[in-house]
Amino acid sequence: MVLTGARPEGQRKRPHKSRGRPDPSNLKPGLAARQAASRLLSAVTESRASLDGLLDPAGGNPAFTGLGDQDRLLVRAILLSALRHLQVIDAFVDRLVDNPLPEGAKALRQVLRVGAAQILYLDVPDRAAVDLAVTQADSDPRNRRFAGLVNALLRRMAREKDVLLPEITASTPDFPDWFESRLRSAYADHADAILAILSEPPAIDLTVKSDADGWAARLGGVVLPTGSVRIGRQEGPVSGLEGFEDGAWWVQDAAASIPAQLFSRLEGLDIVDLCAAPGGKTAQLALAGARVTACDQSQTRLERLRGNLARLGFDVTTQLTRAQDLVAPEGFDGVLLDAPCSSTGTVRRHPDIPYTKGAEDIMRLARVQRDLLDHASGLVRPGGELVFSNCSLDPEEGEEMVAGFLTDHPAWSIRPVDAARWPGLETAITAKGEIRTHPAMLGNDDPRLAGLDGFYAVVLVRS
Ligand SMILES: C[S@@+](CC[C@H](N)C(=O)[O-])C[C@H]1O[C@@H](n2cnc3c(N)ncnc32)[C@H](O)[C@@H]1O
Repeated sequence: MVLTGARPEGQRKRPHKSRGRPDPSNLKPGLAARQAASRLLSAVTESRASLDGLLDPAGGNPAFTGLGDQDRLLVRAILLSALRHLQVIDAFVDRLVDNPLPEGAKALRQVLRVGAAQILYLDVPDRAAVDLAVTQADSDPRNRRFAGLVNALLRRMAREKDVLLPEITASTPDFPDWFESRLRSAYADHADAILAILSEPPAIDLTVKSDADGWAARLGGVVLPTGSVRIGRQEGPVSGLEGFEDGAWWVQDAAASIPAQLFSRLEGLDIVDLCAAPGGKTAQLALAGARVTACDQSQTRLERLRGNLARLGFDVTTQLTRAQDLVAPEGFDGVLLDAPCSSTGTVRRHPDIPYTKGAEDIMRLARVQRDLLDHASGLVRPGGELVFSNCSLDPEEGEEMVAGFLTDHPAWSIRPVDAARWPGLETAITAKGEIRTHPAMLGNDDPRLAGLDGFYAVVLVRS
């Protein structure tokens, strides 16, 4: 089939008076959101910009932050769907063209990805999705000559999706090569199950100050082995849920709640949280009665931590510093190093990661973590504990990096995690007594309630 489509019925070419950024309020409804989605998708897939940064209400991309609330929700939904299914979307587009899309036609690719995400995965009438995609192509000088192709291709996609989508999904890898091959080599037996669940939107887990059973009943959730309350997906923002304003709970993946729970004692002790923002683990440490010093190298993220801790009513000391620059001659009873990492354990929440990170980042970050761990070990008082954790699935940033630390620091050893403390999570405890969670754990027939972020955590002590 040769795709040279006409314009959709009734659609007339729009005049182009200005090449500056259009005022979103003058655009056809939904067009500004689609344009923003294409621009942000291009920033993620071509410039490796992090989606979190682009969507940040304070410092995010103006194409997004300048939109109204409804459009922002739409852009977020388009981007999450497009990134969760990017390989399938691209394969579907490529199936429908006789000749590959022109190499330089990157802007066209993004328009098609956004249209395909709406047609294949979102609850948008096909016709509206096609019409908007054509209008979008027509409004961009780079894409105007492809408006007919956009029309014909997306119409055909809408017509044939019921037959072709299952077939293309079955024959297309879910993720880029580097990501999938590292995952398969580390998790041979579980890799298929992990890859299958990574394309599913995640559940929402809450860490509650007290009365997990009561909060589970009030919010229609379940209590997990970590003590977290899992409430499944929500339509609106969680800030609208009971208990948010009162600071009764905070959002934290169940796996992320494990590291702070690994200290054998916290009440009345001096604990430093070295990479603390936005403060989920700091809050746990404070809740357990520790005197917490929360450090982070980012001023804006530390501000966010202060806001979060204020809502929760916790009083902690904060310090803007790089962890490796922290000097504390007295030391601390406990040190938590929740280190910066590739975050590959959080792909359900952050589907941009396979496109913004690469194998080279894993190696670079493993070196950063090792430097941080070397410094952190010097901050622990005799008899104290050092908990190291991160949300990477890659052993090079976890098990292997810590093994290297122990080889170079023979006075240090692993204090094995007590399996009896974690009923239901026994399979997450390694032979050496570390914690290794992955997204196929905590299975549930309902994928909306299944899974766990990938996390690595270990307790280190000096003999
Ligand atoms: C994985 S997040 C921490 C999440 C946090 N522990 C929590 O539970 O909410 C990593 C944090 O480390 C901070 N960070 C990265 N490198 C750092 C460094 N060298 N020193 C201090 N903070 C650092 C980042 O700004 C980021 O806020």
